[in-house]
Amino acid sequence: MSGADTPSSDDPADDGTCVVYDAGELVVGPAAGTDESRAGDGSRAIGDRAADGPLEIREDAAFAAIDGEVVAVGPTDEITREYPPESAATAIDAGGNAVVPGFVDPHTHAVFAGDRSDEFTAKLRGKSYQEILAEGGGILRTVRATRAASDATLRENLRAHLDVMLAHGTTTVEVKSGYGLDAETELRLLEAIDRVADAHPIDVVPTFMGAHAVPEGREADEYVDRVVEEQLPAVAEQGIAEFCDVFCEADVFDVAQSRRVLEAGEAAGLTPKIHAEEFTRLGGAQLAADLGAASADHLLHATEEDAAALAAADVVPVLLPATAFGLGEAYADARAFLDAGAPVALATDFNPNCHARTMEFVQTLAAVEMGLTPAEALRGATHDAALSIDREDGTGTLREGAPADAVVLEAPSIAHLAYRFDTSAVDTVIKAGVEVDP
Ligand SMILES: N=CN[C@@H](CCC(=O)O)C(=O)O
Ligand SMILES: [Zn+2]
Repeated sequence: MSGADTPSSDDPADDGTCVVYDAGELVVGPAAGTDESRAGDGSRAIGDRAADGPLEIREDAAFAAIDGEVVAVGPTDEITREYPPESAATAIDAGGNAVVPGFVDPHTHAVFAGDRSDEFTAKLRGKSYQEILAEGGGILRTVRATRAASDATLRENLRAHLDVMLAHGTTTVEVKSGYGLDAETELRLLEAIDRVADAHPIDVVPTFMGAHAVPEGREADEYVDRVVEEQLPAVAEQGIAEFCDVFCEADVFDVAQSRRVLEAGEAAGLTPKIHAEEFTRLGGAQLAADLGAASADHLLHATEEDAAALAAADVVPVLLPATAFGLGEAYADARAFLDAGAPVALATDFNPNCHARTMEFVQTLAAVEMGLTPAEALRGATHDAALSIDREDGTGTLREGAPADAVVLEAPSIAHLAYRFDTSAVDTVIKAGVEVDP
C-alpha cells in the first residue's frame, strides 16, 4: 500500500514539490531508441516503434516534481536525498509497488444524455449496430435524448464519467461532441466540455464531431454542407475544439464527404482525426494518411497496406478493443500496426454503445484479445495515446520535463494492470504533482 502525507496549503512544506519513492517498478516512458523525435522540418517522426522493448522500467526508483513538472527520476536513495519527503508538499511512499504514468484516453464520446442498455440486450440477441442505427436508434436516439437534456444535466453527466475515469488512473482524456448534429447543440456540447474541464483535475482535449451521423430526414451531402458552412465556422469562432473528427463508414459519410469535412476543419484550424474501417473497409485510413491526420481510429478492417500508409504518414492508429468486445466483432490487428513501424494507441471509446470508462479494462483486452504484452498495452495507454492527441510535451511518460501525472498501483508489477481484471489495481492518482481524491 502506498502512504501519502500531504500537508495543508498553509503548511511551510507546501512548496509545490512532489516526491514519489520506493517504487518497485517505475515506468519512465518508451525505451531509449524507440521514442519519437522531431524531424528537422518540425513534423513528427515516430521512428521504428517495434525495434526495442516498449518501455523503460526502473527498479527501486523514485521521481520528484516541482510545480507539476517532473524534475528528477532515479534511484530512491538519490532522489530522496535531494528531495527529502518530509519537506515535500506531496510525499508518497509506493512501498515497493509499481508507479506508472497517468493514463491517456484519446477517444471518448463522454458527453451525452440517455440510456441505451436495451440496445445492448437487442445486440446480444443478434441485432446489428447498423440495423439499430437504420431504425433511428443508436447514435440518433442519443441525439434525441441529448438535445432534450439541459446544459446542467449534460455537464453533470460528463463530470460523473470523468470522476470514474480519474479514479481509475486516467489523467488526460479526449472528449468528442457529436450527439447534437446541429450547430446549436454541437456548441452546447463543446461548451459543456469546456465548463467541466475548467473545474476538473483531468486534462480534457475537445474534439468537434458534427459529422458523427446523418440526422433523421437529411441526406448526407446536404448535411455535410451544414457541418461545413454552419457548424465549423461557429466552432472555430468560439475556439472550443482542437480536433475535427468524422465517422467515415458505409451508410454514414463516404470518403469524399469525410475529406470535405476534415479539410474544412483544417482550414478552420482543427486537426483531423477519423473513425475509419470500423465495420467496412471504406478508405478512411488512406484518407487519414493523405491528410496527415493526428490519428485514425477503430481500424478493425484495416489491411497491412493501410497500416503501412499510416506508419509512413505518421498517423497514429488508435485501437478500441472495448468496442469490439461489446459488439462481438473481431479485434483490430494490433501486431500489424506495430510490425509496420507505427505506434499503437489504445482508448476506451466510451459512448452509449460501449460503456467502458477505464483504461485498465482496455489494457486487459489489449493483452488477452489483441496479443499485446502488458508493457505494450501500457505504452499504448500512455505515451502512444498522448501522441495521437498531439501531446508531445512528455504526457504519458515520467521523464524529466513531463507533466507529473502518475498512478501508484496497489501491485508490485505493471503486469497487474492487464492481469487483474475484476477490480482496479490503482491505489493513488497524482495529477500535476498533487494527489487527487476523485
Ligand atoms: N462509430 C461511431 N461512433 C461511436 C459510437 C457512437 C454511438 O454508438 O453512440 C464509436 O466510435 O464507437
Ligand atoms: Zn468513436
